[in-house]
Amino acid sequence: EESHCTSVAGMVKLLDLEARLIDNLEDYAAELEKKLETVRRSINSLRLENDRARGSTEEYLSNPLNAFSLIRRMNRDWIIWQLYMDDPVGIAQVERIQELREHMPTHTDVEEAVTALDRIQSTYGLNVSDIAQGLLNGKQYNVSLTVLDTYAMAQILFDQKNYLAAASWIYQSAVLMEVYTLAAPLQISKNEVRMVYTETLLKLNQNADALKVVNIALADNPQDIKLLLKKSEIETMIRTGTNNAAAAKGQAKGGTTAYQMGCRGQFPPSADGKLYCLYNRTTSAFLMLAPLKMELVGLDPYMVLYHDVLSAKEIKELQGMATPGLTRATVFQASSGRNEVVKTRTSKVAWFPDSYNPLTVRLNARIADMTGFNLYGSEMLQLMNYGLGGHYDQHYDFFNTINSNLTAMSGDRIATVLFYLTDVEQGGATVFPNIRKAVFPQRGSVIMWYNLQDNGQTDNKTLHAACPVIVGSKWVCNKWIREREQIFSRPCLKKPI
Ligand SMILES: O=C(O)CCC(=O)C(=O)O
Ligand SMILES: [Fe+2]
Repeated sequence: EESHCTSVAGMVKLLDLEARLIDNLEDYAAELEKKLETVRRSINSLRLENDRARGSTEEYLSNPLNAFSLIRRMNRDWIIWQLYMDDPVGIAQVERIQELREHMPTHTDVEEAVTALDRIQSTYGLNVSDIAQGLLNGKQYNVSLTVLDTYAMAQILFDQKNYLAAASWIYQSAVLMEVYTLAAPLQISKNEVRMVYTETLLKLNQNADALKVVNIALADNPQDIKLLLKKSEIETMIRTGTNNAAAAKGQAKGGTTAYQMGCRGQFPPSADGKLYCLYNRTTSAFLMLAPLKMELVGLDPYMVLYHDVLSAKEIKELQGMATPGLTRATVFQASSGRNEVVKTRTSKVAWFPDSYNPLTVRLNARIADMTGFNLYGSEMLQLMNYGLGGHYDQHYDFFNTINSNLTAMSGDRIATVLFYLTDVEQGGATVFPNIRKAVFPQRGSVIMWYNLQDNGQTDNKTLHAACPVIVGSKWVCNKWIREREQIFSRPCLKKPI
C-alpha cells in the first residue's frame, strides 16, 4: 500500500505520472486527428466526384469508365469505409492508461485525502466555502477547488457517516455546479448533487430543508419518478414527525478541545514565569567550546528548545538520505504487540542506524551533547515527512508495557529529541495539551523533553500531538532515548518498588 497522501515528498512522483498521462492523452488526440484528417480529405474528393456526376447524370453514366468506377466503388470502397470507421482509434493509448493505473492513487487514497482535508477543516475550525476558495486559516492562496473536488468530499464524508461535514461540502458543490463547465466525460448532473444533498439533510433530520431541495430539483425535472417518490416520502416523514433513527448520533459539536486550541496557537503565554533563554555550555564538555542557544520551555516535564542546531547543508543531506526510503509510519499497538499502520499517525518515515554515515554519527554526538544522555541502546534516528493534513494524534512516546520485548533490553523511552528540519507555513505545531504548551516548527531547532519522571514512572503530562499540517512540507527527525543506559549519567533514576 503506497498511501500517497501521507507524505509531501512521496507525492512528487504523482506529478510526473500526471505529466505522462497528459502526454498520452495528447498522443490519443493526435491519433484521432490523423483519422479525422483522412476522413475529411476523402469526403472532399468523394463529394467533388458525386456533385460532378449529378450535374449531368445521363452523360456521366454513359461513359463506361464512370459507370465501371461507380459500380466498383459502391461495392467495395464503402465496405472498406465501414471497416475503417469501425476500427477503434487510440487503442495503444487506452492500454497505456491501463498500464499506468497500478501507480495511480486508489479509492483508498482518495478516502485518506478526504479524511485529511476534513481534519484540517475541523482542527482549525475552518469554513468549507473558504477552503474551496483557497482561503486557508486566514491566508489566501491562488488555488481553488472544483465542483468535482467538493462533490467527492461530500460523497465520501457521507459514506463515512460524517453527515455534518458532508452537508457543508454538498452545499458548496451545489453552489459551484452553477459556475463550472466540466469536460463532457467528467460531467455530473445537478440532479445527482441535489439527491445527495437531500439524503445528507435527511441524515441530519433537517426534513423541511430536504423537502426544499427536492422541490428545487423537481422544478427542473417534474417527471422524475425518483424525485416524486422522495418528495412524498419526506412529506410523510414531516407529517408524522418521523426522524431518521440512525442519523445524527455523535453529530453534536463539542467545544474547542485543548488540543485544538494548541494547534490554533490559542494557548495563553506560559504561566511558569521562570522560563528563560541561555547559552548551554555545561551539558557536555564539547558545549564549552560550542555552546547552544537554549530556551527553557517548561520544568514539569522538563522541556527545552535549542535553536540553530542543524545547518542548511545538513538538513538537505538528511532529506536526500530519507526521501527514497520513506514508508508509512506505524505505531506500536499494545493489543497486537506489533507496530501497525494507524489512522492516527499519517506521515512517512525512514530509519537510520547511528553509524549510517558521518552525518548520523555527528548528529548523535550532538544529541548526546545537548541532553547529557548516553545513547547506547537508544533507537535509530527517525526521519519523518508529513503529507496532506499530516498529523500524529495525541499520544505518549513511552510504551509503559511490562512484558514487552520492546522495553526488555533498553528500558522505556526516557526522553524524546525532536529536530525540526523545516518551517511549516501553516499548522503542524507540536502541542502538549495537558500542560498547555505548543511549539511551532522552526527550521534547525530541536525540542527535547523527558517522558519519564525522576523515579522512572511514566509522566502523563507529556501527552502530545503533531497538529495537522495546513500548508507546508513538515520534516522532522527524532530520537527516542532509552532509559536503561542512563544509570551512570543520571544515577538518581530508580524504578519504584
Ligand atoms: O512531529 C511532531 O511534531 C511530533 C512527532 C511525535 O510526537 C512523534 O513522532 O512521536
Ligand atoms: Fe511523540
